[in-house]
Amino acid sequence: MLTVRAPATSANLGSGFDVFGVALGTPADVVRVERAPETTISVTGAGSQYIPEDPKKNTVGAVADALDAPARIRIDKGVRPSSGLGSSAASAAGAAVALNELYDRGLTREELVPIAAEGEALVSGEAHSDNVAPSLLGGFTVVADGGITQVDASIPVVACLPETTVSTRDARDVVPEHASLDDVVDTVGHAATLAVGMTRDDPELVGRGMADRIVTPERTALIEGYERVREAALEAGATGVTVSGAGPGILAVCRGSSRRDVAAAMLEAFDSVGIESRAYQTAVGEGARLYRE
Ligand SMILES: Nc1ncnc2c1ncn2[C@@H]1O[C@H](COP(=O)(O)OP(=O)(O)O)[C@@H](O)[C@H]1O
Ligand SMILES: N[C@@H](CCOP(=O)(O)O)C(=O)O
Repeated sequence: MLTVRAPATSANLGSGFDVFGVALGTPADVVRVERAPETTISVTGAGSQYIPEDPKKNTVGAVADALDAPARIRIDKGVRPSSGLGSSAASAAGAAVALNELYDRGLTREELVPIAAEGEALVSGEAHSDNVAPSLLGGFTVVADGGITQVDASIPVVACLPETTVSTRDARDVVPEHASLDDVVDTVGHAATLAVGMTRDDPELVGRGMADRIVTPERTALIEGYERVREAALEAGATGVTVSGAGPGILAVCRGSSRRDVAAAMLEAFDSVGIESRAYQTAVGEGARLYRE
């Protein structure tokens, strides 16, 4: 049996819609695989009651098909689905690494990205790779024109997840089809600032570079309490705040020393609007890790 721990991810980072993503230290999915004549899937853990075990509907089934690698697959969910932390992608990335090894396919992590993205196409309607790339490669990833650039980074963050859900498919429907040149110029400037910040492990630049006035405002409207949580996090010392993935999770970039205060402020702000939430105090971290048992 092979076991893979595949991390949660936070995509977009505001200014990098469908392009930027980071792997997070916690939480993570654990995917176990054994060879079998046909693919079967069982799911336990966070939100497992909402995740189909039918291989035609689960992201790992799409990966097993794409690799022609039938297996008994067990998923222990650490990443809650539809919360904006790349839950469907974590399972897909974990399965891609595990099945590639189990069937000796010899593909590199980069080559596994489009395979894991097949799972994303199944659930969100589009094979966007900005979650599977960091879950497979770790660190900060830039997916552009089918190519991927990766850099290891060490940036402290808090990911705060309200007890509400937003499906990525629904959140993609509110993305505007057009943007003004002014807004595009503004977004490019912020995205470039963020990328430089990642190469320097600089939370000030990364936080500042997350600002985006094209996609994020449309998405925040779907998240009850967003403005209050954002303000609370900034007051507590966050250097930038944005929607994590398609939401409703909210990502705050922090200086290491402020993570605890930022997490407490975000939890309290959600609580003040009657919404329970959970905060992960974590950092940009490594990609999927393979274990043999
Ligand atoms: N292995 C899986 N893990 C999580 N969600 C899955 C999986 N397979 C299928 N899904 C479905 O994908 C949807 C969640 O995906 P999505 O809306 O993109 O949110 P997330 O950001 O959590 O991936 C849910 O409808 C869930 O049932
Ligand atoms: N770029 C995608 C990312 C979706 O991330 P998820 O964690 O919410 O699945 C988008 O913004 O639609």
